[in-house]
Order: sequence, then C-alpha cells, then structure tokens
Amino acid sequence: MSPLAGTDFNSEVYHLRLLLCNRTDVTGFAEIKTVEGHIHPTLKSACAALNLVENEEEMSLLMDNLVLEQFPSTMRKTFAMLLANVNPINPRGLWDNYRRNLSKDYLHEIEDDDDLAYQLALRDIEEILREFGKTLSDYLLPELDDNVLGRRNFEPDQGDVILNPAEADNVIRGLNIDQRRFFGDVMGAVSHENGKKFFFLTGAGGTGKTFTYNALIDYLRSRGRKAVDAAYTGVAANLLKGTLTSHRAFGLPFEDEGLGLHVLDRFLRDVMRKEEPFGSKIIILGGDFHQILPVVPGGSRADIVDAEVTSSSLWPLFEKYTLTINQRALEDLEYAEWLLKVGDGTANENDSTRIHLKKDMVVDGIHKLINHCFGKDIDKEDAHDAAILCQTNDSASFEIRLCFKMVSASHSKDELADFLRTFPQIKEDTITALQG
Ligand SMILES: Nc1ncnc2c1ncn2[C@@H]1O[C@H](COP(=O)(O)OP(=O)(O)OP(=O)(O)O)[C@@H](O)[C@H]1O
Repeated sequence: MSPLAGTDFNSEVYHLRLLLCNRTDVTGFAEIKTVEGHIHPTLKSACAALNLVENEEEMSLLMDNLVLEQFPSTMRKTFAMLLANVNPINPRGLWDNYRRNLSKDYLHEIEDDDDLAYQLALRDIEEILREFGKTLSDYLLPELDDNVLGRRNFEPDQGDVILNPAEADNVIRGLNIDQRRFFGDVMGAVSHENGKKFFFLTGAGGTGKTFTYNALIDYLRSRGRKAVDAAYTGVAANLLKGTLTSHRAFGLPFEDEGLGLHVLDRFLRDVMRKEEPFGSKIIILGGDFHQILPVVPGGSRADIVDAEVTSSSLWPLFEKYTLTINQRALEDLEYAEWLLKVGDGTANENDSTRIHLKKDMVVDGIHKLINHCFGKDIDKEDAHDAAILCQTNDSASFEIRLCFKMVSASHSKDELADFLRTFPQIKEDTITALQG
C-alpha cells in the first residue's frame, strides 16, 4: 500500500484529477480552484461546488441501504460501479467505514485473517473497476498486496469470466434464427449501422431470452466492449432526490417498472451529460409478460397495470423482438406446452382461476417436499443449490423451523450452528435463537 494512501495529500490528488478531467476552461492552479468567482480553500470543495462529487451523507445513506439489501458479493459490484460512475467525495472513507460489510463473506470463510479477507474483497472490486478503465489507486483505496493474497489460494470470482473472441463466436453460431436476428440488430446499433438504440426482447419461458443476453454480453466483452447487466429486481430508487443523485439506477425499482425506466433514463442523461433518451446509450430490456407482474404493495389491479413497463412514456421508443422457438421444449416438450398454456390462461380448470398441475409435478406434504429438495436429513450434497419458494414470510419461517427440526434430529446443535454459519445471509442472532 502506498504510504500516502488516504492522506489529505492523496485526497487532493484525487480531486485535482477530477477537476482536470472536467474543466477545460482553466489554465492555472489558482483558477482551477475558482468556481463562480470564489476561490475554494481545497480542490475537494471546488469539486463539491461544481457537483462533480457526491455528497458524503447521501453516499453513507446509500451504503447503509446496500448493507441491508445486498449480499456482500453484489454489494462489492455496486460499490465498484458507484466509484466508477458517481465519484463519491471520499471513496477511501467509504471503504474504511464499510469494509467489513463489503468483505463479510470472506471474513466469515477465513476466520483468522481479516487482512486477507479485505484484500480478496478489494481484488473483486478492482476486477470490476478495470472494466471501466480504472484501478483501486484512482480512488485511493488500499492497493492489492500479493504477499497477503498469497497466504491462501482463493480463486478470483469466476462470475464474470471473459471469453476469448473465438469462444464467443462459437456461442453466437449456436443462436437460433430468432435470436440471431436480435443479435444482428443490436450489433448494428453498436456499430451505428442502424438508427436503433432501444430494444425489448420477449418470448415465452424457455425460448432463450437469458441465453441470448448472455451470448450478447459474452460477445461484446470478448471484443473489449463494456456491457452492464442489471436485474430489474434491484435496489429501490426511493432515496432518489433532485436530479443528480441517481446512483440507485443500477437496479431498477421493482415495485414500479415504469418509474424504473425513467430513473435509468435520468441517470444516464446525468452521467453521459447528454439530454437525449438514456444519454444515447444502447438499452436492452427483456422479459415475458406471461410471467410475474410488478409488485405494488397493497396496490389495486389498476396500480399494478400502471406500474408495468408498458405504461411508461419511454416504452414506445423500444423496438420489440419476440423469440418463438422454444429451446426448452427440445428438452421437455410436454412441460413447455403446459407452461405456455398457463401463460395463455388455457390451463385453468373450467372457468376458474385454478390451474391443474400434472401428477408428476406434485409432492404431497411439506415433509416430502423437504426430503425431495434437500434429502432425508437435509443431507444432500447439493442441498445448497436447492430452494423452496414460499408464498408468504409466515410460511417461509414455518418451513425453516421444520427443516431445522428435521436436521436437529440427526445432528448436534454445534454441528447445526456450524452448518447454518456457512450461509452468510443467516444472521448470528437467528442461529442462536434457533439453537435455544
Ligand atoms: N440457441 C440455443 N442453443 C442451445 N440451447 C439454448 C439456446 N437458446 C436457449 N437454450 C437453452 O434453452 C433453455 C431455456 O433458455 P433460457 O433459460 O435462456 O430461456 P428464457 O426465455 O430466459 O426462459 P425463462 O423466461 O423461463 O427464464 C436453457 O437451457 C438454454 O441453455
């Protein structure tokens, strides 16, 4: 780590860099600190006066929310994107205050070496920063230390492996005709060959929407292009204030897709400093209206329809593409046909809202369901990969308690507690309560 990292001197270097990147109207050092006739005592306050940095309090509020809403790995990704796009006024201070949250999974896994856990978290953050052409030192964050990282062999997060161009070409060759048409038009937009910029990809479950986005992202990244993928069910944008504090747009508010689109539009206009829809960036949305509606707590049918992305005034800008070849059907035709019927409303029992499930889809009773998913004593090797979706929080907590009872019949309390601690999202006090 640089001996000056985090000092006032470094902070001024950071803010000087920001000013130099953003002010083309100045020729001297005194001038660069002058904003509207007022000479600022520090470069930092000059940056603040020019709105080049985000206010410390709001950034902390945002980080507090991330702590509540995101797993550490997602939080690291969001943090890196914030650094790259929003210029927090004191990035080093944010790291110092939130490093335990940003490293929580590693701290848990490596109980006796906090420094290594922090280094691993920083390594993930730098990985994402590099996609934006930045490094940790651009934000005065502690630098990577090979001596510390070498203490144990932890592979970097494999989530974002970048394919080489030949591998990515292979994936593209596997696209079916519908998928190829979409891919071709998006690539036309990337190389400015057509006037299109905004795309919406739809298709029934199993037609390969996700497969197509992934192929596109792989292809772009293999060519050194930047592609950011974000799920709609991201962080809520309810902290959004004014016109510049749009950090929340990294995840669109899932309770209102239409609003989410506007948040993204405003955010990209701000970041790109271009008063054109979405700051003139290429946007791809995707989804299937047969599937889940937006969630509006306590909302009426009309509120839910209003919250749909199709109700947004930006919606007409989007070019619509429909995938029709059901790839999943090639694996299980019967199931795919049934799923389509559910989406179309034709799987319902005579004139009712009840859907008839086929026999092999039903597991009778919660005990059998738990056995089926996790094994008899919750002992399946891949129990971590299984999940039971519950309709309500009440039924979820009932099922968790039941699972716990089933496991406790064949394991000691300590074994159980250790097992539960392997899930970073389960809090220590929950484990203690379950044990008691
Ligand atoms: N061109 C393709 N070649 C080979 N397999 C494909 C292709 N397109 C999709 N698949 C496979 O078909 C299955 C369904 O694809 P995918 O999950 O992308 O569909 P989807 O439209 O996103 O479905 P859902 O809406 O249910 O999430 C996956 O197993 C995927 O790997």
